This record gives sequence, structure tokens and C-alpha cells, in this order.
Amino acid sequence: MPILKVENLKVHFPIKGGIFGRTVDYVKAVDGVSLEIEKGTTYGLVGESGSGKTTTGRAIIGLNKITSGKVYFEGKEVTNLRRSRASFHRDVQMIFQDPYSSLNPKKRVLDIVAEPLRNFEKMSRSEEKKRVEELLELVGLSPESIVKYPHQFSGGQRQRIGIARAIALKPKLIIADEPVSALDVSVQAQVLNFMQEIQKELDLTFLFISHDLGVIRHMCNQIGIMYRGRFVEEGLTEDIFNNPQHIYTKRLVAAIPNIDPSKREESLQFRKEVDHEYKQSYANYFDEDGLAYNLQPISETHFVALPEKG
Ligand SMILES: Nc1ncnc2c1ncn2[C@@H]1O[C@H](COP(=O)(O)OP(=O)(O)OP(=O)(O)O)[C@@H](O)[C@H]1O
Repeated sequence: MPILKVENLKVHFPIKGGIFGRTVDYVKAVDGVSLEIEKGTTYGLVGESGSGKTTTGRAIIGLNKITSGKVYFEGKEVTNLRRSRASFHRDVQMIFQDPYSSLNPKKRVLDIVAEPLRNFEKMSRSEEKKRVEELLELVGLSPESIVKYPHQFSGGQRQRIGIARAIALKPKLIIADEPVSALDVSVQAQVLNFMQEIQKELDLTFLFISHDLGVIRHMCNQIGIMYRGRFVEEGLTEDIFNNPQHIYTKRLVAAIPNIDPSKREESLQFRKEVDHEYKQSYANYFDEDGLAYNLQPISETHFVALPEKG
């Protein structure tokens, strides 16, 4: 049984207009997304800005209202669950993109990391302090950090504080929304490797949201590629990178810079060819509204949004 199952998720935001503020249209931020994540694995959601990745993550955890579709966690339905259902909100935590703005600058690290403990667990002050120190040790920060404020840390350290807070309640699933994109490239690798270590240690499952295909490749077992609220392709990491089928995916994959200087010319040429193919064949891959078709299986693990044959 997958730990998380999302069935035909739709999140439509009303657009109000006119003097009466009536709903005149909808932004279909997420428009029919289905996915399953196995326990202990990492599922990557990738796509350009505005494709609906964040809204998908927020809807799963209950921060955005779901218009239609269903979400199941460990087999139980949790669609649009209110905050009162404590167990789901303990088991699923979110890490945000920007460690600069997601940590309250006026609070000490002790209070930041202890916040979920105070919401969900009854602990004495000394138990709480001990637990926060253990969590900080787990993320590689010294126990003295508890008296400091976020501005006294580097970007990578702040993201570790965010991670300490997210794992304080021993969650089962973490939704990580662009967790490293605000960090320097050198620090990104450290935080990503550290997230993988923590995953093993705590048997965590990740839903990992990123626009960076390199990061996704490094982290994920399975990947869904989003475009305008829908999936254009879904598959195991090797399906997506070794055998991309949708022209949108092909272009994304071709755009990853090749770090091997001897291959640079070759990959530039390849990118030009794919760009050409994209322009030529775009219309075959999207419907008349420019939206992706429904996913069709091309193997047991690999799905592509192609027009139905018939
Ligand atoms: N609360 C909201 N009200 C109205 N529209 C919204 C709201 N939240 C998101 N949107 C719109 O929904 C679409 C998807 O946004 P979303 O943030 O999910 O995309 P994203 O892929 O995560 O992009 P980014 O990487 O830039 O965060 C966008 O067009 C966005 O403007």
C-alpha cells in the first residue's frame, strides 16, 4: 500500500471581477493530478514556475482547499482534513523554500524548533530543551544554537533548523518545497545529502518539489513532470532521464547543462535539435487549449500524456 495516494486532484482558485466581486473565472492551478508514493522513497514533482507544484503540495497537507479529487494517507482518506485531526498533521510536515523567511527572525532557535512539540506534545521545559538539543545534534548544529536567532546562521544552517523543526514530531512524510533553491550551489549538495541521511535514519518518505531537474535526479526514485496544472509524464527516474517521451520532458532533460567540457559542444547541438523538434511537434502533444492529454501507460512504470488512440 502506498503511504500517499492522490487521485485526480484539482485545485481551482476563483478569479473575482466586476463591482459585485463575482467569480468570473478560475485559475486551474492543479487540474487532475494523480500519484502514489511508496514508503521510504522520494517522489519528485518538477515543472516550471506556475505549473502547480506548490499548490499540489499545499493541497495535500491541507493548506489549500481541494476543489475535487481525493487524498489518502496510509490508506485513510484525508482530503480537506481540518487541523483538528492531529495524527495526519503530525505525520506529514512541510519544509519550505526560503529558510530566510520561513523562520521567525524574532524567535530563538529553541522556540522555533519547539513550536510543533508545544502544539502536539505535553512536555516539561527541561524535556523540551533536551529534545530540541537532540534534534539540533541530528541536523549537525551545536546545542548552544538554542539561544541564537535565525540571522546568526548561514543559509544552509537555517535550512537545517527548518528541517529540525519538520522532524521534531517524527513525521512519516515530508513535503519539501524547493528546499535548496535559495541556497548557494555548494551548500545545496550538503543539504541534499543530509536530507538523504535523515531519510534513511528516520525511514522518511519525501515529496520533493523542485524546478531543478539536476536536483530531482539526485534525490528521487519517481518523478512527475507538471505543465499548467497537469502531468505531461510520470515514471521512475531512469524512465524520465533515459527515455523521455513527451516533447516537454525531452526539452527539459536536454536543457540540463553538461558539466563535462568535452561533451559541451555535443549537448549544445542536441539541445538545438530538441528545440527544433519542440517547435515542429508541439501541437501533437497538447490539446486545442494547450493542455496536456491524460496519461497513457507505455510500460508498467512509465506514463506519458498522449492523445488517446482510436
Ligand atoms: N492563492 C491563490 N490564488 C489564486 N491563484 C493562485 C493562488 N496560489 C497559486 N495560484 C496560481 O496557481 C498557479 C500555480 O501556482 P504554484 O505556486 O502552485 O506553481 P509552482 O509550480 O509551485 O510555481 P513556483 O515554482 O513559481 O512556486 C499559478 O498560476 C499561480 O499564480
